[in-house]
Amino acid sequence: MAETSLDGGDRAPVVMGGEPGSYARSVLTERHPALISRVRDAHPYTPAQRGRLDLLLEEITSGKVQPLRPEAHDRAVWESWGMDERTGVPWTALPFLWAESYFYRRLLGAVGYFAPGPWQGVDPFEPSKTSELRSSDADEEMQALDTVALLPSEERDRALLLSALWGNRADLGFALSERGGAPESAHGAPGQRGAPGGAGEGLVADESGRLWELLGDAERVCFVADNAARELLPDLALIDLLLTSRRVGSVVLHVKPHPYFVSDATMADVLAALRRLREAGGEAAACGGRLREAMRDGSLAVRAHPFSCAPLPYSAMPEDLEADFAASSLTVLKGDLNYRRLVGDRWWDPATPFAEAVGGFPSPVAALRTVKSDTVTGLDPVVAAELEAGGIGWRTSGRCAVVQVAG
Ligand SMILES: O=P(O)(O)OC[C@@]1(O)O[C@H](CO)[C@@H](O)[C@@H]1O
Repeated sequence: MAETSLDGGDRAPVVMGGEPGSYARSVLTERHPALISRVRDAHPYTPAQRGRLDLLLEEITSGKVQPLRPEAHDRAVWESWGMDERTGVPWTALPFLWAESYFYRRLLGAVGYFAPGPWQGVDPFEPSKTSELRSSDADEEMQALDTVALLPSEERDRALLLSALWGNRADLGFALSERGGAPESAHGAPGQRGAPGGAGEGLVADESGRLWELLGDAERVCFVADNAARELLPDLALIDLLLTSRRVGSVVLHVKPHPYFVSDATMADVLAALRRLREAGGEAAACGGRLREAMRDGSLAVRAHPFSCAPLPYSAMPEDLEADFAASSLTVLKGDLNYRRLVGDRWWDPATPFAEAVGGFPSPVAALRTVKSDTVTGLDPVVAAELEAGGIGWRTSGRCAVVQVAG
């Protein structure tokens, strides 16, 4: 399939990986090589593993995209996701979304994540996730739950929603880029510690009123998580709120079936975050205890669908995942990558209505996202013009965020 940035009809062009000077190109040609170097030192990998990482580095910087090995357990899946049509070309000739996703699959292959043996299932990003989970910032954010619990309910709800939203800045892959800088303590509403709040920053689209309306009588909510550790902790606190005070009947938490995009959360990360909450004492421990019971009684279910690591937009989701979302009163999607997949990772005019860009989703859908890549939709035209007037940096700085709802 010769990939072009134009995709028939009147939909905006797909973000490609090779635009000179583009964010996408910098991710493929700078962030990913830097990540390979970091992963190389993450664990005491063997010379064979380090050799495979070196070969991957050479391939992504100067070679052509190689297919998965014939014996790869998921080769057929990747063929169904377009692998054969996308090998044999430079990595920068691919759609940005496809190239990134395939890169992370190849990175896991290089360290033997899927191969039977001692390294099977060893997360190459675990050291950085664990360090973040054990950070003093995480301590402070969990202690803050004691204060939040004493707020009037409306203030409490908003504080937990914004903490989950800004928790999305704690993204280790993003931290690799000089644009993003190290993940600050970015939780909480603007004006709180670390949350951006300058001109052209902060919440640039806020449909949280509609979100609370939909949550008000939600029987079942699908919550599609993004990053582990300091994003997952406030996500879990928000889920606890939905199950207790907001009386949502059940929550299905979608995580990744394997490590992905450096920080993306897996089941192991959910368990680590629950342990961390329960060890923290105070309201955090009570929250962790309630969530543990919710998992035991089934009101909180955790799922890990293969499509969650697919290089494709949600419009291509398989029927079983579609049915899962369709059975929900609302689907909440966290983070930048989920947003990009929801709107097709296209060069939309930022003033394009969010629902138009989404095109259709099996349930009402809400996106909680800090803006870390070029795809943006649903902004007020005046806001969009003001942001654009300041240059393109706002699209990838992570200092703007949106809460948007379709359906
Ligand atoms: O989904 P997340 O964790 O919020 O962000 C994913 C991300 O870090 O990865 C991509 C670049 O590598 C961008 O889409 C974005 O910056």
